[in-house]
Formats: sequence, structure tokens, C-alpha cells
Amino acid sequence: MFGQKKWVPKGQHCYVTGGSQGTGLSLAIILVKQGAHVSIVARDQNKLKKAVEELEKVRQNSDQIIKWYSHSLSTYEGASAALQEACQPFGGKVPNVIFNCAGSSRPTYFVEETPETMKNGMDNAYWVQAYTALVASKMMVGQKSKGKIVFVASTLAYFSMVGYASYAPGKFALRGLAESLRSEFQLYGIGVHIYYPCTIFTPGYAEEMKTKPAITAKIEESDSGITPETAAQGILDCVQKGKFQHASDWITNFFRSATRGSGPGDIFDPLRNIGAWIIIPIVRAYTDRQVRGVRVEHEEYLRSKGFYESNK
Ligand SMILES: NC(=O)C1=CN([C@@H]2O[C@H](COP(=O)(O)OP(=O)(O)OC[C@H]3O[C@@H](n4cnc5c(N)ncnc54)[C@H](OP(=O)(O)O)[C@@H]3O)[C@@H](O)[C@H]2O)C=CC1
Ligand SMILES: CCCCCCCCCCCCCCCC(=O)[C@@H](N)CO
Repeated sequence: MFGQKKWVPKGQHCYVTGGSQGTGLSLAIILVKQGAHVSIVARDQNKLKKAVEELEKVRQNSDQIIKWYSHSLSTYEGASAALQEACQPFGGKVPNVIFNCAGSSRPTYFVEETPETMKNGMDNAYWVQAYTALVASKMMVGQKSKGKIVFVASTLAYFSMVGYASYAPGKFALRGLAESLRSEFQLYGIGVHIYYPCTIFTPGYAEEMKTKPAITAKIEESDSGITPETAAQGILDCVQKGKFQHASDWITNFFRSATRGSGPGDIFDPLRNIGAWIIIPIVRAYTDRQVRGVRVEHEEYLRSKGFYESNK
């Protein structure tokens, strides 16, 4: 916004969840290169150690504090322990910026989901970021720290399709959370930002491709995808350009403009709305035709898996 100073990472403590690989690691690298103190959090300790080795290579000065913490963030206890530990080297002071990059998806057909996979979906799309936001905001308000909380959602927080029944609801929920917090946190001077990326070529993406339904992968071919570096820069842009919501690409921006809720958007949104009025029905017709086009193969797929035998 005009008159506001651009946020500068140098000397700031940045807490990056999911910082051991993919988008979170790329973001951590940019932040370290710009002189920030960086704490990364994830579960796998080996990946965390390797990530810190990479971060050490780009350290700008010997004062920078660069550390890793291993916790599962999809429980409140894990999210709380991770943040408490990360405050220790700073005399208990809460980080200046919380970057919630952690998350994952396991796309499958809804009829093949189980209560466990549905719950995992919510844990790894919603709770993995929401609990950290809860712990961090209590600390920020308690310490009267005017920090920032950033969420990483997805194109799939604006629209969904076959394959994402366990993931999209969690990302939609993050939108609701970000809108609620943006409103409340005016009371405390805490900034809230949410980024909506399309496909990002990361280890997590490679993993989800292993089990992704063919039709989901086919529809996604229309999305050319971005690198983790581009996604990381997009997350940083949210904060530095003071954007509440920010999308990575034109298609997400059409969905964003048409679905953006009560949060502030940008000046082109009304124009994009006119575009979306034309484009979204075309996208829908195109993707719906692709889905209906595989009805026969899909029935064969379910038969081959014994679905009809076990679900009567
Ligand atoms: N890749 C893509 O196509 C897209 C991704 N996104 C979103 O962007 C974000 C980053 O994705 P991406 O860069 O692909 O990430 P990756 O899947 O490559 O990495 C995920 C990171 O999060 C950590 N993590 C995952 N679950 C947990 C957990 N329960 N507790 C603690 N740490 C966890 C992982 O470490 P560990 O497993 O060791 O815990 C890892 O560091 C995610 O929120 C994702 O949903 C959005 C749109 C597209
Ligand atoms: C005429 C034009 C047709 C356009 C068709 C619609 C394109 C669909 C794009 C889907 C993009 C999904 C990106 C997010 C993925 C994600 O969040 C997961 N990979 C999570 O890890």
C-alpha cells in the first residue's frame, strides 16, 4: 500500500513450515540470502539437516540464526512445541513472520476414500497450517508483536474437481480462516496474507503424481505449472506488496476474482470478473467433457479393483 514501508527480511526471524523441501525450502533460501534468521520445520530429520546445509551455503553473515525443528504440525501439540522451540534462540520472542508452507495431497476418487484418508486430507491441507496460526497468533498478541502470518493455499482453494475431495476442502477452509483472521487481526496490527499457487514442480508434486487418477492428471495438463522458486517469490510478494490474497497465474486469477470473498483484491478484479463470466463456463464445459469422456474406462477401473463386489 502507498505510504507503507516495504517489508525487508534482513534481521527478521522467519519461521518457515515445510522448509525442508519444495516451495518452503526455496523460500527459506531466498530469506537467508536476504539476511533473515530462518527456522524451518518439517517431520523428516534427514531432509531437515540437508536443507540446513543448503541454507548455510547462502548465509550472508555469521549472526544469522538458521535452525531446524522436527515436529508433525498437523496436531496442536506438535505445532505448539515446534514454535516454542524456535523462539528459544530469540529469548522466547515470537518470529516476525510465520510462513505456512507445509501441506500435501493424495489425490484419489472420492468413492475410494476412507474415513482415515479423508481425515488425513484435512490434516495435511488445513490443520497443518491452522494450528501453527493459532499458536503463533496467541504468542504475537501476548507479546504485542505486530507480526505477519502467511498461508499457502492452492488454485484448488477456489475451485475443485475429480480427485481432490480430500484436499480441496482443507484449502477452501484456509481461505475462510485467512478472511476471518484478516478481519480480527486489525485489532492487533498483525498482517495476514494468503497465496494461491497452481501446480508447483516439487518433490511433493512428484509424490502425488504416483497415485493421481489419470483423469485428474489429464485435466491438469492445461496448467503449465511453476518452479518452487517462482512460488516462493510469489509468497514473498504477498508480504512485500502488502497483498492479502495473491495468485500465481492467469487461470487462478480468474477463479480468484470470481470467488474472492470479502478480502481485498486488486484493481483489475472487476475487469477479470467480466472475463471470468465468459471463461469459467468454458473451462467447466471443457473439463466436464473430459470427465464424462472416461466413464467407460472408469467403470472398468472400478471393476478391476473389485469395487462393485465390495460396495453393494
Ligand atoms: N506442488 C504443488 O503442485 C502445489 C502445492 N501447493 C501447496 O504448497 C505447499 C508446498 O507444497 P510443495 O512445495 O509441493 O511441498 P512438498 O510436498 O514438496 O513439501 C512439503 C513440506 O511440508 C512438510 N510437511 C508436510 N506435512 C507436514 C506435517 N504434517 N508436519 C510437518 N511438516 C509437514 C514436508 O516435510 P515432511 O514430510 O518431512 O514433514 C515438506 O517439508 C503445500 O501447502 C501444498 O499444499 C499448492 C498448489 C500446488
Ligand atoms: C480452456 C482452459 C482449460 C483450463 C482447465 C482448468 C485447469 C485446471 C488446473 C488445475 C490446477 C491445479 C493446481 C493446484 C494443484 C495442487 O494444489 C496440488 N498439486 C497439490 O499438491
